Amino acid sequence: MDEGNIQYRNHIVVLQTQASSIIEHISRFPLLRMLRAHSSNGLAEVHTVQNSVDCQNRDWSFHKLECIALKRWAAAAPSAEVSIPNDAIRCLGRLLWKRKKAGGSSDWAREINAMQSHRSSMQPSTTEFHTHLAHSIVQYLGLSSPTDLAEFDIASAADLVDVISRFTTNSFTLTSPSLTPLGVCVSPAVALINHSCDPNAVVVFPRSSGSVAQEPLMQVIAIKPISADEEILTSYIDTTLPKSQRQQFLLETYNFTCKCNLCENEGGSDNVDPRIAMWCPCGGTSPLPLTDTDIVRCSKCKAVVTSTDAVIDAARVGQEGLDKATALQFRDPEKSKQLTNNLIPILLSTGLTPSTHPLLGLSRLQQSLLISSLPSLSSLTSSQEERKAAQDLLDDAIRSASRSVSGLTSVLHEGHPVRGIALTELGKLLAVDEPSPKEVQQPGDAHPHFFTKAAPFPPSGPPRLRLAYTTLMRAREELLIGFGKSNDGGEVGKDVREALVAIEKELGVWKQGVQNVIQDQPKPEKH
Ligand SMILES: C[S@@+](CC[C@H](N)C(=O)[O-])C[C@H]1O[C@@H](n2cnc3c(N)ncnc32)[C@H](O)[C@@H]1O
Repeated sequence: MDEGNIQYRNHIVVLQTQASSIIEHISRFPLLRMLRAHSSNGLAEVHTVQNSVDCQNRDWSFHKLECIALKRWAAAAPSAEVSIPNDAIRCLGRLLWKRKKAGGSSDWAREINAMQSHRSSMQPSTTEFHTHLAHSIVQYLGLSSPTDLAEFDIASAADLVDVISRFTTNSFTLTSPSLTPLGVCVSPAVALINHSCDPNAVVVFPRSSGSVAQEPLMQVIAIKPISADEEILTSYIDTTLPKSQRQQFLLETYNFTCKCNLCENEGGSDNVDPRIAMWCPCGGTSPLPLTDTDIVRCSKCKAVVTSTDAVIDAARVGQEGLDKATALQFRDPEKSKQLTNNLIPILLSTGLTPSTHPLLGLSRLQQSLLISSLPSLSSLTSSQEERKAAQDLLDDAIRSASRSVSGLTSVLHEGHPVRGIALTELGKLLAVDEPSPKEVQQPGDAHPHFFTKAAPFPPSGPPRLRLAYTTLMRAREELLIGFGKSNDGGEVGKDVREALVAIEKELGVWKQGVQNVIQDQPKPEKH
């Protein structure tokens, strides 16, 4: 199977329909953007709508139960911040109502019960989390005693823990076609796939909402060639993280120690993992010296890294800052942005490469916060100062996006959907009309290594648009792999194709304009 081809297509079947393959799903924006599901021609699909009465009607048997449970939860909530239950509680609620309706011996229940549970071998931290989830679900369903669970065909606390463990071990993040998390879903068929930190396939939802035919479907897509006898492997976690964090997360949530190639070969003698790398003055890289006792050397010149304490401090401060900035990103975006703005220069000056954690995480967060704070061009007045400030913000966002692209391309395989989306964001930022184009350019500090190092970054005028074009061309190639060739690279792939056509036209107009100017120049006199 070639990369970019669909290995397995799971039609998302919903609560009310056939039991052969199942998706339970829940939206993260319960009051504004409700995710519903419906069936068409035996295939069921999920789509995003706003306040759709039709949708509410189709989902009514579960919606009415959910509506009562949400109100009950909100009434008992100690503060407004926790007045909506999290995705896991809401999805578990739907799973249990479905279990009650379908019956414990139905095909639907058999498929769910066949999913792996880790009830008897959980980590202590997981047991604590599951106990908390069990209490929450009992409260959400409005049950007064554990015996009330019998109506859901759950005979004991152990049965409930099984349901919860199956859910946490086998659920997927439901995303938009541009990878924005929307909620959580369960598919027993796709959940059969095991994990690798260097996967050969990905789970994506390449289509967007809109017409029924264009609704999102969960798809498993090969991002590398896979031979007939090779196991299909996806990643359950963020593989840009270093091994220690990946292993901790996999153990706590999925109860296993990963022995994939990436985990087994990390830190081989001449093999610097780009997730934990720092520059050597010779241009080579060395691993981060993450403990006092480590002696680390540059893989190229073999020089010993001496700035151990400074690096350990910077990595620690960077991690704490990333955790804090992530927690604040929606509640206080300005403060979150300020944190990323303060920390990134510290980590860069310590010598961390753009792919190194936590610099890569901070760059990605900073990029999304900068993009959210960009003013729309139409809202700008003709004030020079205002336009200059908007230009600076846009250029900062481009530098941040290019640092993210540079980091992501070092750690993720070509065609990984996250790479395709990151290149798209960078290309689109470069294609935005400049509010105040620069006449004289200053050398930039953070150009990605695949652009010419000596050139100012970001460029202005036609070179900027040409760079937008080449970046979007590259994005499209990667989107065709990560979101599937037969999907035309998904919604984002189609969008990029249209953007490329528009830029081609604009560049053509520019070229024609320059030719006209040249033709209008007085010809040099012949002697
Ligand atoms: C989504 S399920 C995958 C399907 C599961 N292996 C089965 O047979 O039902 C996730 C669970 O599979 C196991 N698993 C997945 N990938 C693994 C790996 N690379 N090494 C060891 N166990 C793995 C773990 O127990 C994990 O909690």
